[in-house]
Amino acid sequence: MDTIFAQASAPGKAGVAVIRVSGPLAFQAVEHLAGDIPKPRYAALRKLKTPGGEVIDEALVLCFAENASFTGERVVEFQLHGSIAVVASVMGELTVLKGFRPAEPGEFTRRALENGRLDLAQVEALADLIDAETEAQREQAMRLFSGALGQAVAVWRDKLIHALSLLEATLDFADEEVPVDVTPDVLGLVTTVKEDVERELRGYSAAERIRSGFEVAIVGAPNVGKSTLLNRLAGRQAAIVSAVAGTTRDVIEVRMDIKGLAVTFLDTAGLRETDDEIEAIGVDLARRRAANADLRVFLVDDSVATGIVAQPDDIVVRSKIDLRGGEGISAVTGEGIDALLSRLHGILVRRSANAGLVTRERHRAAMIDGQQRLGNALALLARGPDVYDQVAEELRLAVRRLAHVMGKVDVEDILDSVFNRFCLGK
Ligand SMILES: Nc1nc2c(c(=O)[nH]1)N(C=O)[C@@H](CNc1ccc(C(=O)N[C@@H](CCC(=O)O)C(=O)O)cc1)CN2
Ligand SMILES: Nc1nc2c(ncn2[C@@H]2O[C@H](COP(=O)(O)OP(=O)(O)OP(=O)(O)O)[C@@H](O)[C@H]2O)c(=O)[nH]1
Ligand SMILES: [Mg+2]
Repeated sequence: MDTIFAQASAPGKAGVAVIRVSGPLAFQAVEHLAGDIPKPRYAALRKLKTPGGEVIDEALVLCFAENASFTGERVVEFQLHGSIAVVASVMGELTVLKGFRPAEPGEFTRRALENGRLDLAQVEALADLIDAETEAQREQAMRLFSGALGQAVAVWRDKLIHALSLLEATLDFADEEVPVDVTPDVLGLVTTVKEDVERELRGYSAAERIRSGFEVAIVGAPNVGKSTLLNRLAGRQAAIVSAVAGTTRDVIEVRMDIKGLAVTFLDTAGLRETDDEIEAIGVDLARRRAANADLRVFLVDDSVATGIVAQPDDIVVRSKIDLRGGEGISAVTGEGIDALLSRLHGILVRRSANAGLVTRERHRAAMIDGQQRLGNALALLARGPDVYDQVAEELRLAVRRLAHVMGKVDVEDILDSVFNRFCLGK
């Protein structure tokens, strides 16, 4: 196993830069550069020197013992002055050490996974946490990082293994008198798990929206002020505004944090019938993107937009109220914009409400598979003890598919606990 190293902090100039080293030889790095190995988990101030005795930097050094670190290996951190030259010099010293090499992207976390310190869902959650830009994304990632999905899967697994053990007992007694009918207990266990899995699956689309952001399309007739509204929301000139109808042709996207939710606003071409070939392409694109968005804000003045149907929750709002008075917004004065955002936020929060633990297509695919196996098991169970062996097989497959969510594919491990749990002395 190589000892790996990388800059853990963002590249470039900074207050402090962190270089992390992990692997069996990690402590050699600190001995080589700092002259001794400070006590693990205590920050120590050290002068880091080249083999020739030249001082590279005065740094804080932090050592972690094997089995008591993020990766599970020996880890050393050098907390340096955040200078490009200092970082380059320390990296250079590490590169020449035998048994050391630069880490691949994600390799520290990969070692944490391989050493059983994180499961696959936690690794994904960690990636989401690092990508999180809004409060809802951070909360969702932290919930998963705490291992909540793994715990849920473990509970399901235990129940299914319990159901399996009941079936196995009956199968093992096949030639003798079966003491009790296990069908009601098995039915209860499998039904509970199936319902739990289904509930988690229902939260997928909300969780995925929180993770990738909601899309909100601004639509309406030409010249109603869509681009002006987008620029107002973005706080910058993201789109061209002009008094000429038909200015916007491409879809302009602006990503924003709306009170903790990630939202991408789409400014679109004004909807109308047109002979202008390029504008027509823009109108077509606008219709398609608007139809696929999570929500549409219809801006209306006196003109009527053609060709797009409002869906439930869509917002219709009057524009240019500085000219026309009444309810609505003015993208020029800013009136009504906060109210519009609050309304939008309320709708998206409601749609986020049932977000659960299933945040990725990978989880979803494994769980749908597992849930189908459970459905098969229930259908077979209704046919009685003659097909208990087939019920058991479906349950085993369900357990295996659910375990995939955590990145565990070891079937032996599952079968072992099936057989250990229910010892019949046979
Ligand atoms: N400087 C620094 N800050 C950091 C990290 C890091 O690696 N270095 N982290 C990472 O990227 C996160 C913290 N995560 C960590 C997770 C586990 C252990 C660790 O040593 N675990 C041991 C001991 C646990 C204990 O004493 O309570 C263990 O789990 O056995 C350290 C950091 C965020 N901040
Ligand atoms: N007084 C006033 N003028 C506005 C307002 N919003 C937009 N306008 C003006 O209306 C004209 C059209 O604005 P745009 O934002 O380009 O309209 P659009 O809906 O994007 O138009 P297309 O891209 O052609 O579909 C410009 O002259 C804007 O300055 C508003 O709230 N008040
Ligand atoms: Mg426009």
